Amino acid sequence: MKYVSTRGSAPVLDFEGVTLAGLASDGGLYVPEEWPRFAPDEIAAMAGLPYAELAVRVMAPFTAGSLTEDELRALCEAAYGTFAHEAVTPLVQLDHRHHLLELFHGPTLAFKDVALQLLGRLFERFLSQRDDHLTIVGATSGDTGSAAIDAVAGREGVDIFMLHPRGRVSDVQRRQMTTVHAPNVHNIAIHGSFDDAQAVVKRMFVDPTLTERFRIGAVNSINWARLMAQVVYYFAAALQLGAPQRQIAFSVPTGNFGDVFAGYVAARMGLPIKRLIVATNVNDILHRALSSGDYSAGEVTPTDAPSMDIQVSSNFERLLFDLGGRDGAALAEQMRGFDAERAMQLTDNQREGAAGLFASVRATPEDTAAAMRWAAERCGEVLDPHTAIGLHAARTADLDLAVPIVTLATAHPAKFPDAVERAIGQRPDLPSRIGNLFDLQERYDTLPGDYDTVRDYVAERATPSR
Ligand SMILES: Cc1ncc(COP(=O)(O)O)c(C=O)c1O
Ligand SMILES: N[C@@H](CCOP(=O)(O)O)C(=O)O
Repeated sequence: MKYVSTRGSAPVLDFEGVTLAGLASDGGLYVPEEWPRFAPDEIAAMAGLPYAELAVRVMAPFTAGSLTEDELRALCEAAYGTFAHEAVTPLVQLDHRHHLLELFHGPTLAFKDVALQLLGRLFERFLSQRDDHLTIVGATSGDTGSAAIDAVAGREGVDIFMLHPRGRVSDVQRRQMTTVHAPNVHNIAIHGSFDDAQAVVKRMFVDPTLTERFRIGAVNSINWARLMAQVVYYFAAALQLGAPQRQIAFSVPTGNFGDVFAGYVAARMGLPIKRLIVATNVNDILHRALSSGDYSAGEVTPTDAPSMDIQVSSNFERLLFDLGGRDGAALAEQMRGFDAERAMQLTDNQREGAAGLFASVRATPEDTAAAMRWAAERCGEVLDPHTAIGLHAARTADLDLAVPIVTLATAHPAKFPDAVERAIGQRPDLPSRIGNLFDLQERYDTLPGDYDTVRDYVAERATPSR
């Protein structure tokens, strides 16, 4: 499979190339040159497969030319062998219509593990073939950071520099990152929001003072391999609920638009998805964009769902590219406008294209707490606040009643014990496999959010490319 940049001028790369590149050199994001498509009988034949084998079937078209199916299978079996549940992403029924897809059974208790356990292994494989070194720079609002660190800590040929917004992630999330003391792990708390951290990280990919000395890599969902691995669980859930004969809707708690874009990819590949519900908190740029075409970033408001406290959603660019006729030059112009103004209007094509598949709902803190109470009192399920935003959206979206809705349960409630306790009066315990994070010493540096300081910090500590 070949990959092109959404901004049209970066080199076309193969799967190995995009995995190691992260962001494209023109500042765009890589997408497959075309969407592979499964016929209904090919989808039906995937029913009942173990998760790792399903992953091979779904991802093989994307990795073709860079990995054989047997190589991909070995990586998937190792990655999904780290999960604490045999089903990897089990589906739980809430009522006659609503289901939860539990994506938090990996090592760090959030959906990020599904992709990052694979991505860590892909890095190791491709780098050892090339005998090269990768300097990973990443930004996190709480979950990507710990999942990425778990995936690469102590691995040969990789350093990771992870930026989190100081004071704006939960204590559990921060400790999951900062108590890992492997020499290749560098945690940085920056003053500012996740958006500030993400802007610094994206700039590093197009800064020749770094790219000429270091091979800069990404673990955020700007890396195509992240999204590719997330497509698989849409297939897993839909197959269990009767796909390809039956249509399914998904409600996706959304921040950087990565997880829900993976659902869009699943739909483009032939999975019968009736609706993708984009669920936001009060940081609602995506809800405004989808409901009125207004994509303008306001200030970030800290909430009880900190991982979704995002106002600039990287992967929205991938959707706009696909819906706008894949015109890289036009999209580059549109994104330049957004970078200058922090605001833009969607074109008619983009709005109409999105309306066919997407719906959106904005949840207030009260809506979120009410969804947590409903799940606890009526269904016996303790939800984290991000999942609760998804469930609120699923229960209030205007959809055909015959269509089952799967809400993506993106994090374990124990990552946000204070918010859960405030909502339902019950404090969730961390699973014992996590150990007691609160007994371990934390290690991280605090930096201002300005680009030059962070760049110099990375340049002084990173290992040059060979
Ligand atoms: C728990 C949780 N839910 C939802 C999201 C939003 O996912 P995305 O950024 O892919 O839209 C995140 C962060 O990405 C998260 O950590
Ligand atoms: N919510 C994320 C933010 C980064 O998103 P990503 O999917 O692009 O890595 C987090 O928890 O770090």
